[in-house]
Amino acid sequence: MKAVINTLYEAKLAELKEIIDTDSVPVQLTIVTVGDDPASKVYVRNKVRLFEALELPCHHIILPEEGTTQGDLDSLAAKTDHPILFQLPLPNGLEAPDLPAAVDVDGFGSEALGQLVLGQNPVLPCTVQAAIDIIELHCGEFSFPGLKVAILGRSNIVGKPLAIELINRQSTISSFNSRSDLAAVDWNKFDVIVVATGYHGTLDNTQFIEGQLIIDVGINRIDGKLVGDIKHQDGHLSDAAITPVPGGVGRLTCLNVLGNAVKLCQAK
Ligand SMILES: Nc1nc2c(c(=O)[nH]1)N[C@@H](CN(C=O)c1ccc(C(=O)N[C@@H](CCC(=O)O)C(=O)O)cc1)CN2
Repeated sequence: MKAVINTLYEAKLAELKEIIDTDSVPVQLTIVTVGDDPASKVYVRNKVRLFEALELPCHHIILPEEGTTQGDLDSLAAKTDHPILFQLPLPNGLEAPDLPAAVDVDGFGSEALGQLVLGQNPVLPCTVQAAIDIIELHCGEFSFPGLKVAILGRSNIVGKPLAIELINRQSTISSFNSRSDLAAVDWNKFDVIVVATGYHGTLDNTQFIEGQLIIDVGINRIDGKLVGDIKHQDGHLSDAAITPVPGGVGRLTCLNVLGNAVKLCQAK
């Protein structure tokens, strides 16, 4: 599975470099963080480094948790005419501003989500794009119609938009959440299982079978180690293809921030 991710990453990066080099449109990004969530620091650093590596401007605005108001975030959003994102999670009481689609790199705002529901091909949320690309490369470009996909998790940033995108592609979706009886589910009937609950051990590798694609979206820190939502039982080698954590969906998510910024800057 690592090879699939590497192939995808390298091919996409090369494609983006080509667009950036040949297109005269300047690509830039602003990232806003509030407070000092340790995981967010790592994710934002990865995004900034990617832009720096390509000599593209990436402005990182760091606001203190104490004293930052919703009005501060809203006025930053209102002032920008180029791609911007508000790194999540934000401290309690603050929400990411509802960005216009033209500057919404994450695709989390109501305009971008409305376009997604209408199938108008907007930028997809970066993790959703990563899952779609992995399915496309692993199962084939024309595999989406009729593909049986289980999605665990109903977050606004992964579970819900992924379900909508897959419905647009005529896949057959089953959605599960914390109230679902996961123990009663026959997981073998799915072609693809996407686990995006944020809980390590939601499923484990003994529950999958040969031929299935398992996309682990989780990034959890347990005893200082980075693990996904899927528990890997010692001594059990699953024949299913399971995306690794780290070095899987998270790595592609980061690259898709660049991809979405390029798309938005091109469309200006
Ligand atoms: N505004 C947003 N906030 C958050 C999003 C998002 O898409 N937009 N998603 C997640 C975090 N995320 C994106 O920001 C993200 C997650 C993981 C990575 C990444 O590089 N992961 C590496 C390992 C990193 C590590 O060492 O910890 C990997 O999986 O290999 C980048 C971005 C929540 N917030």
